[in-house]
Amino acid sequence: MTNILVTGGAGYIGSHACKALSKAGYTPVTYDNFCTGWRDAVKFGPCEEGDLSDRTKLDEVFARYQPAAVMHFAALSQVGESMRDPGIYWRNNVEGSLTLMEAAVEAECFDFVFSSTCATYGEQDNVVLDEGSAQFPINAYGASKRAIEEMLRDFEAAHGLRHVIFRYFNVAGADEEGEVGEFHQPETHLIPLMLDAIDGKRDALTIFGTDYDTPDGTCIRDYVHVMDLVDAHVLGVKWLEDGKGSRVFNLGTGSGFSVREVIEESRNVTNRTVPYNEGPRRAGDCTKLVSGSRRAELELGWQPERSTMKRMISDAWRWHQSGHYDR
Ligand SMILES: NC(=O)c1ccc[n+]([C@@H]2O[C@H](COP(=O)([O-])OP(=O)(O)OC[C@H]3O[C@@H](n4cnc5c(N)ncnc54)[C@H](O)[C@@H]3O)[C@@H](O)[C@H]2O)c1
Ligand SMILES: O=c1ccn([C@@H]2O[C@H](COP(=O)(O)OP(=O)(O)O[C@H]3O[C@H](CO)[C@H](O)[C@H](O)[C@H]3O)[C@@H](O)[C@H]2O)c(=O)[nH]1
Repeated sequence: MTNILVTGGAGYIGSHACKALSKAGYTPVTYDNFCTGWRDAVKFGPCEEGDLSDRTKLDEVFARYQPAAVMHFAALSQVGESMRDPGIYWRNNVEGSLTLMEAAVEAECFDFVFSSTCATYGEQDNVVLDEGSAQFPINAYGASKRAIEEMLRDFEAAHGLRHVIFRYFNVAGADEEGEVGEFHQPETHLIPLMLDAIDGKRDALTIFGTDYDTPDGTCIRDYVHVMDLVDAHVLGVKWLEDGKGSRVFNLGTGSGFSVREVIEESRNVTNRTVPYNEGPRRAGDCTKLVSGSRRAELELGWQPERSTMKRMISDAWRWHQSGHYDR
């Protein structure tokens, strides 16, 4: 079995990636400090507790498992927090990734798959966001991810660290088999917050801004199902295994949904009222982030077939209603 080192494997996307890797015949080795992850989400392979900044521990883990590739999910990823406290984003995300890359190169593990984000594009009205678009992040989270992308390019030039960078749009949904799902503490993402409000687990949802320059005044995002997203990562590992060169891929569907449209679809799926009120804008939010690229489909053969809004909300709702969610 081929080992893949999965940093952040105890988190939302990382745990789904471990499942997909295991189904594809790999052994996912989770490396996580559990700052936002969950021990009971590590179900599909060995677990190593450690921090990205702990070079000694990383060296031990690389030596023990000799992974063929790294899948790097571990990061802090809250836009609002990154505006209030940018230092922890530069330290955890950028410095942590630097330590990880140095350990990978030292261990001669030269294939690296990285979780980046559409937040690196920032506010670019009326621009089709493809992989060649300029990157002007407007929050420290996006800036930290852009910096890691730049480090990867330098590490390839100097040390041969080949990489696939995935710039995700908004990830949603849950494993359709219910083994893993989304659980952030605190939760900041629209869909789980809304399902909590519907279920009476928290107060009404607040719409962050109704005066954006969009048809209904609320922000527009491109949502992608987490299981489709992690399928792309398995294809990314195979891409590198096949000796193909470093590449950047957007992972989105190209369809944008406003906050009000997501609320409406949730009402349809759950057949319940969505309690919400209207509030001011949230610092760091872009008006519209929608992918304008089909590169992942054309070159990787990626098919985001589960990524309809109905399916994402249904799968998230099933996870919400399962006992697993109430940790
Ligand atoms: N959720 C989204 O919509 C979205 C969109 C774009 C990009 N991303 C990126 O995808 C990745 C995963 O996101 P997620 O939603 O699963 O987040 P998450 O918080 O659920 O998972 C992150 C995991 O990384 C671990 N971690 C963080 N810092 C660490 C460190 N220094 N050392 C070891 N482990 C550490 C956490 O404990 C957690 O298990 C992140 O890099 C995020 O920036 C997420
Ligand atoms: O209570 C809420 C929560 C969210 N929103 C709105 O819903 C949309 C989606 O917000 P999320 O917080 O769910 O996600 P973001 O768009 O902020 O996503 C950003 O953060 C993610 C990581 O958490 C990813 O990195 C992603 O690429 C990046 O754009 C935004 O317009 C936001 O303003 C609300 O109106 N009310």
